[in-house]
Amino acid sequence: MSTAFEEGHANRYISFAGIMHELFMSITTRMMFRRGAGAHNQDFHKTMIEVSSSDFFFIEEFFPLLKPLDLSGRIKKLKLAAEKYYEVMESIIDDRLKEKTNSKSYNEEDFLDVLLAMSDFTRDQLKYLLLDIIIGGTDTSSNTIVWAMTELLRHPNIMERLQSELDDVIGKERLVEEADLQKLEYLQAVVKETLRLHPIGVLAPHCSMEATKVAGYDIPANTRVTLNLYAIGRDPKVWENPLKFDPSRFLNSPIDVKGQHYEVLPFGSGRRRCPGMNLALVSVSYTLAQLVHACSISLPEGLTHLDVDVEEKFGISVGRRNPLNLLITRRLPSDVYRKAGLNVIGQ
Ligand code: HEM
Repeated sequence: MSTAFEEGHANRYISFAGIMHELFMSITTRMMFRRGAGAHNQDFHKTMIEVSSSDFFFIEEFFPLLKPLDLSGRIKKLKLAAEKYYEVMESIIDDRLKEKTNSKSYNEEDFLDVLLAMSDFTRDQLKYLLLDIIIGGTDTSSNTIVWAMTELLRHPNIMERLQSELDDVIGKERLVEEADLQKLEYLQAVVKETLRLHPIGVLAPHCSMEATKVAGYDIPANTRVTLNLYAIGRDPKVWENPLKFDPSRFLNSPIDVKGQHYEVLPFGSGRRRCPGMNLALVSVSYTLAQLVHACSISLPEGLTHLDVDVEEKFGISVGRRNPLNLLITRRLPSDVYRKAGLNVIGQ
């Protein structure tokens, strides 16, 4: 928030997707390695952007004979990014092992400590597991916030209703706290509606372990079965006016996004459902609440809500195709931020 305010104070627009990506990369790597990616941060960040922005679907996946030809050159690109990731990760693991032999101790364990204590993981397994969580936890959450903000900017009446809820429940004398989230019904509805209309993992590929029947179709064992989560949330047989962003459809509705209601499955369902779902729901709702409550957010001069587009860029997760540059300034009295330990410049 401090960075955004600094830029806003200087009347500079920030790339909203960029700042959200950095925030969630930092949250995820702090959970994994305690101090973010530490000294490796620059390299790490660049490498992760390369890995996570790589294309997800390769024609070669469906025609394996084409693999050695790598017609698009994308396999080579992905392999290079993966090699760089493994190199950076090797040095992070080495540093941690050195710290351990030097008996440097910290009060709190991070995910890497826990994994290293489970001696049955190989180095490669450690690297794959950490990669899975960094990719799973970063762009998914940051892109969800970017889509929520996109829809709020496109619908000033919805933004206003959310802001009023936040002002009524929190007031203007303090920032939102995690404990407030359960009282913010409309905020929860905005997050659910964002996940319905913009599920970040569009397709969830699975494999049948045994022969089964689904909706009258025979599915042999070992068949690739891909769920189209995007189409499920926009099904006109289930959702009235499915393309309309309307959070109120989730108010007083028993339908939730946690995998029990097949009308909307942004995190998948069952045993392979997203393991980060609860963390994601809290961190996305909390970040969005802070942004809408504590920040004044404006589009570049001359643009109105009608100019905000929803063009998508498909990758491992689906983000905006076009940049969303915003001017972010303080919305609350400056001592509110100071009390919360935020560095704010200007009055
Ligand atoms: C709004 C944010 C998020 C969304 C929409 C999302 C969505 C999904 C989806 C659709 C899947 C595939 C489920 C399936 O195959 O049926 C998945 C898997 C996964 N997610 Fe998330 N996710 C989010 C945040 C997170 C976070 C914060 C983490 C971890 C910190 C995470 C870690 C993972 C992992 C490790 C998998 C793979 C699980 C497996 O292969 O069994 N995700 N996520």
